[in-house]
Amino acid sequence: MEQEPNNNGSSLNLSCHNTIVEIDRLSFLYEQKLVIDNLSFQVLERDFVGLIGANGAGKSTLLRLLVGLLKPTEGEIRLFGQSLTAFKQWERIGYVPQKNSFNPLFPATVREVVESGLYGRSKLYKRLTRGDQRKIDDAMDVMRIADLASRRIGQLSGGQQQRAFLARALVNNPELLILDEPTVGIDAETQRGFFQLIRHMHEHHHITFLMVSHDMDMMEAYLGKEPAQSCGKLKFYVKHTHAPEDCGETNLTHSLDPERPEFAEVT
Ligand SMILES: Nc1ncnc2c1ncn2[C@@H]1O[C@H](COP(=O)(O)OP(=O)(O)OP(=O)(O)O)[C@@H](O)[C@H]1O
Repeated sequence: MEQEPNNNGSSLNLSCHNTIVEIDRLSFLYEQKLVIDNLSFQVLERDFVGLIGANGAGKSTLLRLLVGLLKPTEGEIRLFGQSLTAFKQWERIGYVPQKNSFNPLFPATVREVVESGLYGRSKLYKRLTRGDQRKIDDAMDVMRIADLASRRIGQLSGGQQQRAFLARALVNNPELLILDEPTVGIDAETQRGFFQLIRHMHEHHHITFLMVSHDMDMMEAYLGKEPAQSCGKLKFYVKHTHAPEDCGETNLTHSLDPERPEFAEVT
């Protein structure tokens, strides 16, 4: 499939920022069904990429390919400069999949769900250090779920569960957050607060975002009306945080510490 020309240079790294995700001539078939067709795309450090497309366009499939849950039929994916097949630094990436509905009898508490984000893919449960406890507290504070810490995850509302899964994705202080429709099931007011928060995390911290959303209003307001690139029914809206001429800037922080003064602005 022919790709539309890129009008903002996102497939050409003209910036001093590193390429965090590199998708090179990627195709994917589910059995005989072609879902991703010859996609090439790059996400640079500190980009905010909004991925839009009709139901069934392949958005979730693309995210699942990026986090190694599916294998490309053709083409290559590189994360932080490393081929996905060799990539092991999963703590650098926070991923929140689309559906996280829990059986109400599932025994884990909110705190345990957030804590499980620390183990990455090792599945090795380790003794938590004080630093680990602090990371868990910070992630729960940021998502405003500290008061739910000892509740069973399966007994929370959909929106509360979603916030717990976001806290789980944040617990390692990731450089890249991959979110698949993170505000589904969240009420309008909490949604606005959430967008404010991720916008703040994007603008004031080093976090790079790749987010699927059907919320065109939010996407257009933050990322502009024109997609940077299209491939089939997938449309990529991109906001670069800094212009290449600002590359000398070094005063950004990469911390989710909610006690930092800038977090006070996010209500
Ligand atoms: N496990 C699967 N086996 C076979 N086909 C699948 C599987 N998962 C998804 N598909 C198909 O692949 C296509 C892309 O699905 P995907 O979930 O990536 O779409 P999407 O863009 O995320 O859609 P939505 O906006 O509805 O979440 C759809 O036609 C879907 O039916």
